[in-house]
Amino acid sequence: MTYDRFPHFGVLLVDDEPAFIRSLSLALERHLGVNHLYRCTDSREAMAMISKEPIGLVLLDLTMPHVSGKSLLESIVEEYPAIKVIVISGMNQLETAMDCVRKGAYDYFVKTTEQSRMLDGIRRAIRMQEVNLENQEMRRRFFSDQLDRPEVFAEIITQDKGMHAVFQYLESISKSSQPVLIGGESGTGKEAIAKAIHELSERSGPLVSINVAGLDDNVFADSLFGHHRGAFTGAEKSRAGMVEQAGSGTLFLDEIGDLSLASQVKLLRLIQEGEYFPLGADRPKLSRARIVVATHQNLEQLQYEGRFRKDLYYRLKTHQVELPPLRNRKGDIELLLHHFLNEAAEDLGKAKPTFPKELPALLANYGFPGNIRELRALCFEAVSRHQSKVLSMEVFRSVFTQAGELPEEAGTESPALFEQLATLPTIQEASDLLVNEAMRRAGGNQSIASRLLGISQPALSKRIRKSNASADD
Ligand SMILES: Nc1ncnc2c1ncn2[C@@H]1O[C@H](COP(=O)(O)OP(=O)(O)OP(=O)(O)O)[C@@H](O)[C@H]1O
Repeated sequence: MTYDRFPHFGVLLVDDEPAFIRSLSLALERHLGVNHLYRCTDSREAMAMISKEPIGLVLLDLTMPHVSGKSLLESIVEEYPAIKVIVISGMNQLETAMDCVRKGAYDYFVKTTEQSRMLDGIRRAIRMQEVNLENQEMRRRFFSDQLDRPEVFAEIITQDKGMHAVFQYLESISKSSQPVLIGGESGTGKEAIAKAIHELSERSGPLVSINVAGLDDNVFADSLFGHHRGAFTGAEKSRAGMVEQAGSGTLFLDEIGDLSLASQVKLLRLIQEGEYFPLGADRPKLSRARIVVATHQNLEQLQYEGRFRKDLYYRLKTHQVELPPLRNRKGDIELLLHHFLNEAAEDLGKAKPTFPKELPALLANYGFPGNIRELRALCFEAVSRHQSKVLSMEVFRSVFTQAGELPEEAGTESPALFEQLATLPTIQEASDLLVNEAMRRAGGNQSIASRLLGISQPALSKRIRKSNASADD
């Protein structure tokens, strides 16, 4: 099965004039990249074709021998309400058009309409239909917990519900031609998700990636769109850009929040029209690549500040996922520890070390600003330094210190801790509060709580006993 067909549902052209079907097919192919076409010149066969083929959109003539367009329209709307129908007729009568729309047609064009207007309408209908089918797919998946293609996500280690929901969503939009925006802090796995999106799409072209941060507009245009010979001084040969290299595959633009405003205009055109101009070209080229972008920045905020185009932002966020930071998926820490220690041991040719059982809980108290990349780096560093069977804790020590000083979500200076309090707690009360909080974070494990507090386990135990005794008095 090939997925290089666009759109992923079929477009059926029904008209008794073969010449009109030929010229419309050509325009659809050339200007919209539509190549998933079915043609029918005998209206008696149209319903049978619809029942056999995966049709999502019908472009329908009205005046035809045998079965009229109006009666076909009625049958399609009744039997296949999910299919969109655009009537393309020779009749330039408002009343006929109104009647078709009342009967359920999505749009109506007169054959003499300017071609670009008709193509814009067809493009709109394709987009709408894509969104409708994706919504249906999402509803279907909502009630199932299963992934259709778990192997695609095999390298993304997680048991987090939020990540699982992201995977399900990505499966439901896998065949869409619309862009995907991946958000999330640095190191949360955005690039790994872009690879999964590409794999899920089953497109035959490659995944071509570029980091657009810091590219000036000329370099951006040249990298993406390529140039013709002689387009600028030094352009001795024509060179294909990344859009062309991606072919029917995926173009992944990382750090999209850093794209200059001038380049944003060019990207918008590429997404909206599916067209681009190589430097020095006087005719646009058609792009078939799906666009996936990622950023650790808040695009909505950038858009308010005038640093990101609103129209581009809205086009990009047609499909959007936000990867949770590691501190919000603490259940993954132990899994990732095992995974990265294995990977590091294999890479460095060492035996996989075991780690103290309290290590995951201790790490769970750290904010991980560098997210999974940071945890991975810590594991590699620890394995490269370790000698004996049990992993050396030396590498993690700085993290524990910070975890103690900067409990998650914090980052506040100590005075802010007390700002809300009209009267300060006594030393004893503050100590009890700290002990309780440390025990809560350590899941009741005194040995972990004592490390969080920077005291020995017997000392903590003594404090707990003392606190309990005074509470009993
Ligand atoms: N869930 C995961 N399981 C295993 N490895 C992961 C996971 N998430 C991320 N990684 C690894 O962590 C590292 C960072 O991931 P990645 O480059 O995808 O992050 P990113 O969000 O794109 O970061 P940046 O915003 O800095 O580009 C990579 O080595 C990646 O393979």
